[in-house]
Amino acid sequence: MNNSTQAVLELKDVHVSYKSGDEQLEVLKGADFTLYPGEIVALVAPSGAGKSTLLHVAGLLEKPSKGEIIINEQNTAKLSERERTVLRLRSVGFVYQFHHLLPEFTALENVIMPQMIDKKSKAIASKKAKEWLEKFDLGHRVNHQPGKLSGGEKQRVAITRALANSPYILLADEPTGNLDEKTSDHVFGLLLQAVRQEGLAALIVTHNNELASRMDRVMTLHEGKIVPFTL
Ligand SMILES: Nc1ncnc2c1ncn2[C@@H]1O[C@H](COP(=O)(O)OP(=O)(O)OP(=O)(O)O)[C@@H](O)[C@H]1O
Repeated sequence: MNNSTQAVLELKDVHVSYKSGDEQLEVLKGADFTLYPGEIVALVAPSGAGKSTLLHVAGLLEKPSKGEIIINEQNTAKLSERERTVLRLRSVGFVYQFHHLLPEFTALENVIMPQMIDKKSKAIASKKAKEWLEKFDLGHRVNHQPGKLSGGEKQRVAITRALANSPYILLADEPTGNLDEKTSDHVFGLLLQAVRQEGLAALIVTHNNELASRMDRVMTLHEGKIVPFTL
């Protein structure tokens, strides 16, 4: 990548602090980071270092106390809450360690939910969702509710939901952290393959060095800043 390539995500001098009793807990202290199209970056850091906080501010779920978040060259600092929500919905796909699927809806309904919120056509969303579910070997589970799916299947549905709304950026917080080693390996492989095929940019938190080594770059958080990490 060179400087003339347009970044999909830029964090500039990002600070986040939380009130902890009488004290201010400074989690991010001037974090800078640039993510380019097609790049898959691993984020590894000890518990409490601020990985989830970083994903939340990068994905516009939380506002930094200082600094800028730029998505596709759009500075998000001055956007209204409504504009932030729309930009998040259209630009960012989230995957969490726990699937967060809605139990009363089928796999297909869960996957099309973000597109329904974004007021897209249900017919087009359903067609796309089915294609994604098939890519993740879930063609036979389309009409199943989460309670009838295995852990690996539920997480594959959650990944499909994040990808089906055609985001530019995937933000994943230990996306296979809840699965056994073999299932994690399989699901992670599918995730990486899909991200690469779509040419998405991804920032993926993991505690697993082997998974981190499959990504393009590995970063860590050190004293509230994002720095390169050697495995
Ligand atoms: N909403 C909040 N209010 C107060 N403190 C918070 C809040 N969110 C996070 N923290 C604190 O900020 C620090 C960073 O939390 P964060 O969840 O970002 O860490 P992490 O690196 O993702 O940890 P883990 O690997 O355990 O998930 C922790 O000390 C946490 O207790």
